[in-house]
Amino acid sequence: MEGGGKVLHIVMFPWLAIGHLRPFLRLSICLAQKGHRISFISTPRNLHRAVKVPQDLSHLINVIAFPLPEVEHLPPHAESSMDVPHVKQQLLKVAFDLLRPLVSDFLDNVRPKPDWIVYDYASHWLPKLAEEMGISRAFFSLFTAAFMAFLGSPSALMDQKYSRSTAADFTIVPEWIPFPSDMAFRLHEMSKNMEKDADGNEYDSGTSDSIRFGLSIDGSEIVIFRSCVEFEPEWFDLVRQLYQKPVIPVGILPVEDEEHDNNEEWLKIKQWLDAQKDDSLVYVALGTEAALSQTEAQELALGLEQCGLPFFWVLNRNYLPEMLPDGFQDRVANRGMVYTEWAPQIKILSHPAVGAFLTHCGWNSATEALGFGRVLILFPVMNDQGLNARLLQEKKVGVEIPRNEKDGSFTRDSVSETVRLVLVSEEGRKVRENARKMKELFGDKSRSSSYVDSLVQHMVQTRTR
Ligand SMILES: C[C@@H]1O[C@H](OP(=O)(O)OP(=O)(O)OC[C@H]2O[C@@H](n3ccc(=O)[nH]c3=O)[C@H](O)[C@@H]2O)[C@H](O)[C@H](O)[C@H]1O
Repeated sequence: MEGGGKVLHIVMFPWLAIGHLRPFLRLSICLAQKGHRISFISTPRNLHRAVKVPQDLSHLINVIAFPLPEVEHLPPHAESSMDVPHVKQQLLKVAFDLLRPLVSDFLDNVRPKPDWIVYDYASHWLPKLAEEMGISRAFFSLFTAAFMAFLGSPSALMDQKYSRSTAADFTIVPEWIPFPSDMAFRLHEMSKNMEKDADGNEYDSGTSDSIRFGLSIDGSEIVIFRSCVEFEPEWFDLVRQLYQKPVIPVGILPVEDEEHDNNEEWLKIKQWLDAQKDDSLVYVALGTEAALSQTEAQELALGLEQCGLPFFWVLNRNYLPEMLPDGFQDRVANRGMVYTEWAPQIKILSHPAVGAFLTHCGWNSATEALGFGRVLILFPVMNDQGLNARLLQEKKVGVEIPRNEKDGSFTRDSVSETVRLVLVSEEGRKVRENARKMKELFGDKSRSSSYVDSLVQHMVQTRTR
């Protein structure tokens, strides 16, 4: 038992996105493996599709299902960002806030009494609630220290003086970054985050994201980061100054990917991958929230065709057959696979045929790829992805596909040239070598375990003071 024998009861309360549920589950598994008890709260469908508790830990990890209240304009049964178009994801936050009485009641009555609650950026109301009940609070940032440093201190996030209201505001490197940096969004990356629907509706989440981030950080006793200090030391130094409280990295939390272990889907994919040469293939996937327009999907397809290299493309978010150019799949049949179901991503990234990963730069995907030393072709779409791309390019483990600053448009030529540069060209050798080296950092399970040990030590010390 790490932490000197005390068994902690830790409540985990992630935001309603698959890209959040997964790292919260990975941290829960790591903590349970060290003997601590977990109560994992989410909605029924999210628990069913994204929270698989390992059999040998089911006595320590208890899942709590709270149905999501109905909210006007939110499609029925929507429970995660992958269930709704980007513009309606703000409505999920309105529904999420309505979970407050259920969460409060649970924290008040569950036994043994929780020692800690680990929460996400969207539940800005939680830290105050937990403090009143004498429960310790940890904000779990699934984002990089670079992204969180860009957002700024809690006071900057909550102070009108610093508020960023237009997309252009987000293209400026903040004054509190003390060293030379290009850490800022491109205009098109922010326009995606602020898009309106066909009728020009911009749905309101009730409370802005900057207030949610500000209150969540401010109300915490510690901030946990799903990142490695060794990867972004300058950004960890900066967030420590900005937050003036303990900032504890837990690394990337690599756990065995049990999904698809032997099911026939994976075996079919594996058979196709086995037929490719080692390091010859570009794996293309854009996470669970980013959706391409038909024009974008066609241009990306023609770029993959033009580059002449083998590829495995996961196109499962809002996929429609007409998103692909006429005759495309016949023309690339001998070297290209378009996969439209939920893909066993970690298994695919672990396969020796994969040489590079064309990614939207979602932090789970980026770190999973670096855990296998895969070089990155950076293709950010929304959320924090633009800043993840800046960081990954600055650390020379990937190269960004050139896009029009304003509207984000790109060409099949820019896709083809960047894929070839990163995967096969002499010029791309250094970036391939850098990415390969990251395997020691992002894929090192013992390093991750020692990160979690220091988190546990801190959590136990706080509760036994
Ligand atoms: C923190 C935040 O989570 C969000 O997640 P999103 O789903 O977009 O992408 P990932 O973070 O890669 O997360 C996606 C996760 O789903 C897995 N997966 C996805 C599709 C599939 O077919 N099969 C899979 O196994 C993948 O392996 C990864 O673990 C936002 O983007 C944000 O930018 C990111 O930083």
